[in-house]
Amino acid sequence: MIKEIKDIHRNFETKSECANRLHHWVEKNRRYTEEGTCASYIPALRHADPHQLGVCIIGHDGEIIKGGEADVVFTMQSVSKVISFMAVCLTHGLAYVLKHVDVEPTGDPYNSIMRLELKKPARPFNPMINAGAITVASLLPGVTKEEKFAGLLDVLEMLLGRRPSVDEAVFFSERETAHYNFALAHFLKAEGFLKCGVEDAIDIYLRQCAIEVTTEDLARIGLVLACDGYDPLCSKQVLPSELARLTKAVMLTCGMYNASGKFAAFVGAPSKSGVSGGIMTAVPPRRHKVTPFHNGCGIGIYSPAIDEAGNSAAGVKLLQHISAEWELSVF
Ligand SMILES: NC(=O)CC[C@H](N)C(=O)O
Repeated sequence: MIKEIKDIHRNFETKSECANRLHHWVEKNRRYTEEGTCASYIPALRHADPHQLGVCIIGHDGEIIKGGEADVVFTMQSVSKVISFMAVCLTHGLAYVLKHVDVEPTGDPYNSIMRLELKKPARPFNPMINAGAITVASLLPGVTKEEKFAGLLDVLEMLLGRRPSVDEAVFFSERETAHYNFALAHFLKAEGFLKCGVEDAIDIYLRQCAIEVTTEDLARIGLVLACDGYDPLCSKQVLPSELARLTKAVMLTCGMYNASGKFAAFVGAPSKSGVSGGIMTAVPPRRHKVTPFHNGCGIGIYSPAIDEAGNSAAGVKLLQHISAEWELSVF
């Protein structure tokens, strides 16, 4: 009986009720910001406000709700790996890309070099870890680093309807301290996986990490992926559906690094995080459920205090909460 009443209630949850609930959940989960710290190895990220937590959800019909500090501008960091992966697949086709990077989870930290040496050939395990993303950056269309970066921005522009800017301060600040990334790039170059010079590959990769977005931008991209490459907001298929589906599989298995298993178990939606505290989530439609956003939605999260795996501490908790309440898990 109680369940039935709950179900009826859900069916009639209005947009403002959803927004109120979201606001409440943000405030409830804000305490988890205490369980993380802002990434300090990129000096410019150290100055973020660790107590911030913002979320934006965009549904299939374009309904949009926000909670907390949803309009803060932050850098994409590793969320950009999803875009560069799709850009190289669009350019070269999947078969060629798979020769350079696999789609297998590692269970290792995102910047680990270990497996490149353990397995021959040293093909990076997936495009969501740094080794894979640096390789992917080198595969972007064009010859010069400027052309390659423009190739990535083209895809982002197609998804967002605008060409995003780069936070030059974050880019230069990370470049100063990018020793692990340079080490990875040199190793990959020696093994024949980089399709451009080491300096250029790092330049492109770090520049893509410094692209500026808001939670709304991440929610928009998440929504397109949720709809298998169809953008319901402009009624257009912007990505091939096979590519969108494959990308979601890679996000689900590798997108939260060595916390991807737990994330799949407790949130259950394809997502990609970045060390600036962003998370982009694609929630596919539910066939037999009438819950808010049962037609699918994109979710963008921002909360800069990150946990040991490099994922937004409160962001993961908030997603877990939303997923449980509105049954967003794909499983
Ligand atoms: N997990 C991340 O967001 C890592 C991105 C960061 N720019 C790095 O390469 O270290």
